Amino acid sequence: MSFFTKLRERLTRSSNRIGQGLDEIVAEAAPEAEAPAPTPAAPVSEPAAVSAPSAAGGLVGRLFGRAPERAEEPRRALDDAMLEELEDMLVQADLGVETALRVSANIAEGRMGRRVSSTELKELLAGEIARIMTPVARPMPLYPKTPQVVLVVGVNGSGKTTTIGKLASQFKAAGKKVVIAAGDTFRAAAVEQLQVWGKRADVPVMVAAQGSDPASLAFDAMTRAEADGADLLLIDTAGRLQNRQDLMEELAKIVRVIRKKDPSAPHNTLLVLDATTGQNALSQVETFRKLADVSGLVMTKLDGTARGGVLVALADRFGLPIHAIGVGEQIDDLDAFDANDFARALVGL
Ligand SMILES: Nc1nc2c(ncn2[C@@H]2O[C@H](COP(=O)(O)OP(=O)(O)OP(=O)(O)O)[C@@H](O)[C@H]2O)c(=O)[nH]1
Repeated sequence: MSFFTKLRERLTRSSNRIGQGLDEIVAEAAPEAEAPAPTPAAPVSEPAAVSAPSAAGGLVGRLFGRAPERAEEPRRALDDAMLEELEDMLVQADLGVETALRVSANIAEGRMGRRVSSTELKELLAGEIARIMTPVARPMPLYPKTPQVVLVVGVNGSGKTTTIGKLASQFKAAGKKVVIAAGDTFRAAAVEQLQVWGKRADVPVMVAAQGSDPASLAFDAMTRAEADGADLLLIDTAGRLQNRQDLMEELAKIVRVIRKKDPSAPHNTLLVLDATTGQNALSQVETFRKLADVSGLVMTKLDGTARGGVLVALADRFGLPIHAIGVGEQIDDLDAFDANDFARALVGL
């Protein structure tokens, strides 16, 4: 199954909200607007089949080579009321107020009074979303310098461990030599989970005694990655936001220590965000940008939520590269982010 097919299938909770939302907005006023002008009674002598509207796709339609009969899509004239409904629906779909307003205004520009169908609206919306997201759709850059150090940050439960596991196995499959460091040394469960992923991906996982210093583990992992001639070192980190000062110091110390070995490290700092948190993802970006030098985003759990629109808000607000998205728990449920595919899947096209 292509990732786009998977994306479209798994994004249905979000795309239902948006796609059905558009259908409903158009349908709401459509019957009235669509009501045909009263047809004058046909003279009895005239052959009824020709003047009856249903004949167009029937015998006459076939005779004149028209397309097979297909119900005409409902349309609604774009007015202020409809625009407001569109804005509300996009806010509900987690695009955030600012983005929802701008996207709606762009769709309406030059189209007020025009009668639009839901499919046209979906195409227009997908176009607007793709326009916002194209500049940020960038795969994680790979550098010639090895080991390339990738620090992975994010709140607990956002999907860091799973993302590291998926990335490790995908890079491994692409011929890269990978080492993982289980830097959240406080959480035994997180370490165990990384070990499971490491086994699955056949990638070594460096661990340390519970509660030991993550920076010292990072240093050892760096030494191991260098000795092994690894291409990539993926470092998991703690995500306890309850004590930001501690977390900031912990992350800063990890960075300081690995810079002793390579002043240009870390080469990437990936922030992993959980789509099910909706608008909360925006404040997580703000927080983690203060804690670490975030270079790119990965959004997980787009499969389990109707709040996938938040990725549009993130792209619009921060302009940070979106490297990958997760749509499930399996190894191949993570893929590079493609703006057009995402936009079309999100609106249900
Ligand atoms: N449905 C779905 N579940 C996911 C996805 N990514 C991760 N998960 C699940 O989310 C849960 C949390 O993921 P973890 O990778 O453990 O998250 P973490 O940030 O490492 O969290 P801690 O281990 O608590 O620090 C796990 O049950 C994962 O299987 C995804 O894209 N889709």
